Amino acid sequence: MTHLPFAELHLHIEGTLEPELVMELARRNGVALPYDDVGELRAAYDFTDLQSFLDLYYANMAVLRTRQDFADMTAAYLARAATAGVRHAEIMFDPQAHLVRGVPLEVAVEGIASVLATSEDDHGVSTLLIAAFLRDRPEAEALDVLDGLLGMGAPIAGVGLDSAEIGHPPAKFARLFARARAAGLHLVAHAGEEGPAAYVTEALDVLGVERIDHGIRALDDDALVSRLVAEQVPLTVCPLSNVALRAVGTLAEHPVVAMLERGLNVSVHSDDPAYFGGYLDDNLDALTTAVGLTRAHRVRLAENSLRASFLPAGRRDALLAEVAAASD
Ligand code: HPA
Ligand SMILES: [Zn+2]
Repeated sequence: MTHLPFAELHLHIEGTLEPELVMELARRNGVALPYDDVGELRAAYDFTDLQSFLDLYYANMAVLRTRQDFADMTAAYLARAATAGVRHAEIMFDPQAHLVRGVPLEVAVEGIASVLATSEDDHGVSTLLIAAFLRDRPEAEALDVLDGLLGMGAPIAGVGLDSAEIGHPPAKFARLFARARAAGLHLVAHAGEEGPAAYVTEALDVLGVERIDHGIRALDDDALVSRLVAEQVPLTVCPLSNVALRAVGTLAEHPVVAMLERGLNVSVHSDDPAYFGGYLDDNLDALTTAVGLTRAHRVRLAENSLRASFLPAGRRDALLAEVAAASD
């Protein structure tokens, strides 16, 4: 069965660093890691919550030192994404996570962007880049980094908000998002992953985001669910991530199909595929077994992903037409 065309809208490029590449880059750059081999590193991928994942995610970034490292990571992701049916990817990166390690903005941005520039020709995957800001760090730092990105003419299409959620409500970043909006950037934010439904409301009303990353905790608030249905707010849901970080007990209990059937504008994405057990196709395949995801559900998810993307109308409609042709 040929893949339906999907847009991957919730993907942290640093979360695509497979253990083999972590070890290879560590060797190449002479970075000492507390693991002797890939097996030992893989054994550490046993998370209890978001923070336990973030600790390893940030620690492994120590191997990313040069433009080539960022380029190699990005190229490996795009090659894999193409095999999953991804035809468009809106890719987040965490500039602060590299700056705090002494890696200049230019190294991360140019390394990633150099590969994105040829992705449509190389893999048939169009791309956009989103700078995600770390909500557990001060807003003043984020403002400086945004200014740095704008000042260097970084090819970013939007800003996002990620990292440890609880205790760091969206409103903490009101000025950052206002500045990004004034610069003409798209706005997205993680909300309602571990944090409460109120953070989803705040991301919409205070930050003015166009999409919510995760948003599953919105289900705790019926009035919010009604609003999200009425306004068709896109929610980029990541099932394997939710189970790996214990936001949801098991995949069989994952609410994504129920969300679709309630009329929510959800799509399925992979978040940090190297850490959570798989890419977009792996998420869809796992849902097929665990919750009976049907071909009709897949078609809806593909359509929702394309409509929630920031693609220009021409390519978006061409990909939607491919979905329609494949589902006849
Ligand atoms: O799943 C995530 N949640 C929050 N922050 C993140 N940064 C990378 N992945 C994640
Ligand atoms: Zn995420």
